[in-house]
Amino acid sequence: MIVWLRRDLRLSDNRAMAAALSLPDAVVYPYFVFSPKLLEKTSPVRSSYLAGVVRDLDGDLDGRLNLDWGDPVGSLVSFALEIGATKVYATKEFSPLGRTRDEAVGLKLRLNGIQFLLGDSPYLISPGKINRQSGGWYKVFTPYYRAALSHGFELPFDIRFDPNRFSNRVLFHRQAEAYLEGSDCFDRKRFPTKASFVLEAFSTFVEEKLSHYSIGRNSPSTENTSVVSPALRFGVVHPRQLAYLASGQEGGSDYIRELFWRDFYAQVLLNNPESAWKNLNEQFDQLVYDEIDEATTRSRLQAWKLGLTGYPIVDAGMRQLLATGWMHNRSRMITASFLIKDLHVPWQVGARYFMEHLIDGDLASNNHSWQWVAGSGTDAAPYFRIFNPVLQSKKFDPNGDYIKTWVKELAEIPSRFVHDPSEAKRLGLIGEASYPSPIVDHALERQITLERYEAMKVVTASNSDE
Ligand SMILES: Cc1cc2nc3c(=O)[nH]c(=O)nc-3n(C[C@H](O)[C@H](O)[C@H](O)COP(=O)(O)OP(=O)(O)OC[C@H]3O[C@@H](n4cnc5c(N)ncnc54)[C@H](O)[C@@H]3O)c2cc1C
Repeated sequence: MIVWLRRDLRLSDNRAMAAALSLPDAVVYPYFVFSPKLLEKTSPVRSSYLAGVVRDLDGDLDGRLNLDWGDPVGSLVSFALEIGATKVYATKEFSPLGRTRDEAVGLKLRLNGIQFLLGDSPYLISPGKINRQSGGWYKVFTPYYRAALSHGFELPFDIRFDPNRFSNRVLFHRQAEAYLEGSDCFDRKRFPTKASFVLEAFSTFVEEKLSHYSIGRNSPSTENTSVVSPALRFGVVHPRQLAYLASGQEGGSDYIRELFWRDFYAQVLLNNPESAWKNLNEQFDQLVYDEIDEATTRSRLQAWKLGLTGYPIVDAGMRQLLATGWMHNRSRMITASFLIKDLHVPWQVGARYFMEHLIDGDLASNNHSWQWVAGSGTDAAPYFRIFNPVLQSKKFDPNGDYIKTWVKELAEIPSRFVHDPSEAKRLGLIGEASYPSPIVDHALERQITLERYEAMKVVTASNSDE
């Protein structure tokens, strides 16, 4: 039989593996297939991270991982037929693409007399399990979270499978081999790909940082978050393992709450797959954005992408993304708000750009976080919340350490000028041309956004009267 690994690239607390190995005299082949079509859509940093994860997983399996290359449906079925497998085990997928693929695989396997057995999920609680008592799914986080807590989640299995329990490798596709040999384009120390290193780093986080997580997590300069999102993205660790290590510790419940945001967005996407790229709240279809092909919008968008907006906190976030493939959560919120509400660009444009650059890019978390900022998604707060980039900067990066790390032009100026360098320019502390002037006036753009929201309400109201 086969264990087909996808977003569960680990040996510990892997329930698909456990199910396959539980059968008496089980001959189990672990299998991973690179899909070139999917790789094309994946950011270079994310696919490089994935290659590192697969390489380390193969190492943990003592070189027993069967590595394939091609369309997963055809490739997996051919492999199953070749080795005479009667069963294929896998962790259940919940993304629209994953579910469609699994339906096709399941059908083809069944046609060949092979069972396809799906179980568990990459989440604390599988999407779809928590529903409102009155029926239907949760569209707002807090009640979802309360229901999830009272439902509870399982403890992780306390075993790491011995690689000797798996059969020797019989397949190593030439292209997969070549792909694994490619060089890394991410920081391996910051984003470890080996499960034991991820868990070790997480234990250090629990020991040293968890107790001040609830406040520290908001500050991009203090590095007070777990930076475990890339590992979660590919299942190098399961969130159960993290929740287990965090629970009972000071700050643990705040941390677990954040893990539930990940679960929450996965269940929103499961229940409304179209919301990956469409407004969850259709009222927002009426909102007017600037014309994306218009020259001014295009050049502003380009400035946002490159971190040249003249708003230091925005630029720091965007440059951190370009340099590392990762961005702090607070900066993700500020940069997203700036694109949508200061530059009047639709959230989908920003979400796509993030997916092209994030090492942890995940459709549910990314696109629903973007919708959260846009106000068109699951946010229970008023949709007209608009982040002021200078105030956010003063509040969450008071000494400007984060800005100075990523915006080198401002590294030497006194911290009091760093949030708004115009005064430093006037005083000649930095040259006029060394750092861009703000590409827009926040106060003005905020007003425009508020007017457009107001108009949207009017249009919707008059439409609903018809
Ligand atoms: C515009 C925008 C886009 C985002 N895109 C992604 C994305 O593509 N992939 C992704 O994993 N997260 C995304 N997030 C959520 C969040 O920014 C990252 O999960 C977090 O910054 C990862 O860093 P960490 O592991 O140090 O987080 P920690 O604070 O240590 O949190 C631990 C884990 O909890 C989960 N988590 C925390 N906050 C959130 C959140 N707001 N939404 C969902 N899960 C959360 C993540 O899995 C995270 O790894 C996005 C947020 C915004 C505002």
